[in-house]
Amino acid sequence: MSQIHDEQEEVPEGGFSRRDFIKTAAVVGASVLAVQAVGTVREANAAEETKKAAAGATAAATGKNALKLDQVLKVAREKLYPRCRVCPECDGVACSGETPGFGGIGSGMSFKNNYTSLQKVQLRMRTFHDVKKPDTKVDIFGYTLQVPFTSAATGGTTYNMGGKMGEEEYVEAILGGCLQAGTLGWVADGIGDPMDVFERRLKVLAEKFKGKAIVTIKPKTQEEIIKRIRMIEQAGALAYAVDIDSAGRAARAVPGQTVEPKTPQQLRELAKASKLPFIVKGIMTVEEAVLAYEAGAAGIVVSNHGGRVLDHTPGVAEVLAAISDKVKGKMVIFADGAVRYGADVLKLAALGADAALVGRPLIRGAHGGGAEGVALMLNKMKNELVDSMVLTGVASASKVPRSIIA
Ligand SMILES: Cc1cc2nc3c(=O)[nH]c(=O)nc-3n(C[C@H](O)[C@H](O)[C@H](O)COP(=O)(O)O)c2cc1C
Repeated sequence: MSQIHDEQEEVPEGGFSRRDFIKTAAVVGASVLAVQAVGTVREANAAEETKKAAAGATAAATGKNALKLDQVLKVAREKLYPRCRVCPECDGVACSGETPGFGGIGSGMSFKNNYTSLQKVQLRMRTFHDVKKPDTKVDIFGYTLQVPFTSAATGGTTYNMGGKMGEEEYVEAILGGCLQAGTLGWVADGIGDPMDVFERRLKVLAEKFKGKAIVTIKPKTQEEIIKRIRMIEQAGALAYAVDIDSAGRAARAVPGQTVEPKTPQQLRELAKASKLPFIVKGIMTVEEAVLAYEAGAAGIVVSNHGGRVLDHTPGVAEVLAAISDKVKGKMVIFADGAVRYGADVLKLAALGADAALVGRPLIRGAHGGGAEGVALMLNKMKNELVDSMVLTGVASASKVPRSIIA
């Protein structure tokens, strides 16, 4: 028997790997839905479904009808396919390599590593204590969040999400849903977004939400970043961030859309550029967390950008504890990457995060039910978090001991 033949015999039954199976199943499932929704009837139905989903989401958020989550996900699937297949588990398998889109870059390993690394963190169940009503509140930059998680910064409604929502409508859904759920949203800055898209997002933030959000800026030239920091101040935002991990396209940046890695001196300049807290998003090593702190950052996001920028990075849950051990208490530590359940938030908190960011699930919430859909997702996670805190004996989300990890 040849070597090749031996290897072929290793392939699971039917010649399909698990990944192939899931990808195909997700495509077939979504295609059936897409076919069902063809034509003008589809548009009318989708609008009607969104309305129903939003109404359902409101009911669910108030505890009246928890089943409406299905409705929101159904509408999200119709609107987001093929960019997102709304898989039962959002683990980066079916969409691997789909950037732009929802996937992780290249092999998709960095996204999948976020998911699997969080799965590997296991919780020690403890029930002999008096924690019945845990406190989920945390204070971030003097602002009290009712839950230790916020939205992540996500943008590109056309090239990433398929164009069923406009950028302003999307920002309104994300920020509105976050505020309904007692937390904050982040405003994104896409790599190819012209200035007017950035301006329009800030207009929504200023006029509809009195600036209550954190705004990200791509790692453009210093001059371009500082110009945007002034606009963010004008909008009354709470903090500004640079997603430094978007610097990968430095070598092939097109004029006007330059992104670049930053030296510690340049980071210092950005931190000093405003009185608002400065956050560096995209830290994956202890050394860079320390450098960000020394440069004057008020916070970091431990993140690999949802696995979308560099193939084969570790998962966030693998690197977070070491980073937190070095800088906890000196600056705010956010962390993101495959946070899907309340228990995931608790795990990241035990590893040292002050708050988690939630990306892909809220894009689905926004498309499936607007602000109410986003709030529905967040409230579901809150309920799961509360249950997890009770079952691990954690009284406060601001003091989650590492010892709850098995
Ligand atoms: C469709 C999409 C668009 C994104 N756009 C941005 C962006 O413009 N700026 C940014 O800093 N991060 C962006 N991110 C990364 C998120 O902020 C976050 O790091 C990541 O989504 C977290 O992982 P999760 O989606 O698995 O929860 C984007 C992620 C996705 C999925």
